[in-house]
Amino acid sequence: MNTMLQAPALTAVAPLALEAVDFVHRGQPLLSDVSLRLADCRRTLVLGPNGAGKSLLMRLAHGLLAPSQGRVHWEGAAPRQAMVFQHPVLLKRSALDNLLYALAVAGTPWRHRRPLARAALARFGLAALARRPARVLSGGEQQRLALARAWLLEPGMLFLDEPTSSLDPAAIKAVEAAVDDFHRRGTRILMSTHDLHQARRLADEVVFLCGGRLLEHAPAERFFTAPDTPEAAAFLRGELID
Ligand SMILES: Nc1ncnc2c1ncn2[C@@H]1O[C@H](COP(=O)(O)OP(=O)(O)OP(=O)(O)O)[C@@H](O)[C@H]1O
Repeated sequence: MNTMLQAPALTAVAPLALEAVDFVHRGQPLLSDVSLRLADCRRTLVLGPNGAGKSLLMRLAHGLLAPSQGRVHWEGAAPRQAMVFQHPVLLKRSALDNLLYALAVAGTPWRHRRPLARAALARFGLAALARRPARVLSGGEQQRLALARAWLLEPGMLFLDEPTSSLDPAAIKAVEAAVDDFHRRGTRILMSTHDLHQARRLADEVVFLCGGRLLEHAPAERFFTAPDTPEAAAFLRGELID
């Protein structure tokens, strides 16, 4: 029996550490001296005003960008990772074929691919859309397809960069349910959002960035009730900060 069909709990995922990370572009510091350790199977929500560096932090943590200074490393074996973006990057093929392709790239034996892809489509409420071209799916359906693709990879760590910012409430609910499913399966989550209500619903802990600096990394309850910095307090009050 292929274990992926049963969605087993993942084994413990090594901590991910960012140590004194700077990211400079054309002489301009965009992230400065960011140190962060992500451990256990927590849901970490990344918050901060526009341009704070949330997407950059996620891309550096996922390895899509290299730091200008400092280092990003796994304290142990690097797990499988997946990233879900605000606008899903999907192939010009059917929903089913997008998943089959991802499984092929992941090296899944061909005889397992179709049942796994079908099961993932069903899990994310897309069974009836299997043959539809992925790029004509609605925004919410595309995001569910991106999540189904990530689900198939059984990532130890999942990065989600503002995955719900252009979705309606029903689609947001589906994405949040999927995040819960990943979490229950043992996937560590790092997710950025602009939606404070969403952060309150999902976060075990919060990373707060402002002006390219990491100002807080705190348990969610403490961050939302008694933030340490005036910037975070102002952000939570809905004030405009740079
Ligand atoms: N590839 C890049 N090249 C140059 N500058 C970049 C690049 N990516 C991001 N920036 C700049 O870095 C800063 C942080 O960008 P980032 O996208 O990480 O912010 P953010 O917190 O995710 O913002 P938002 O909430 O608006 O999505 C911004 O000033 C942005 O213009």
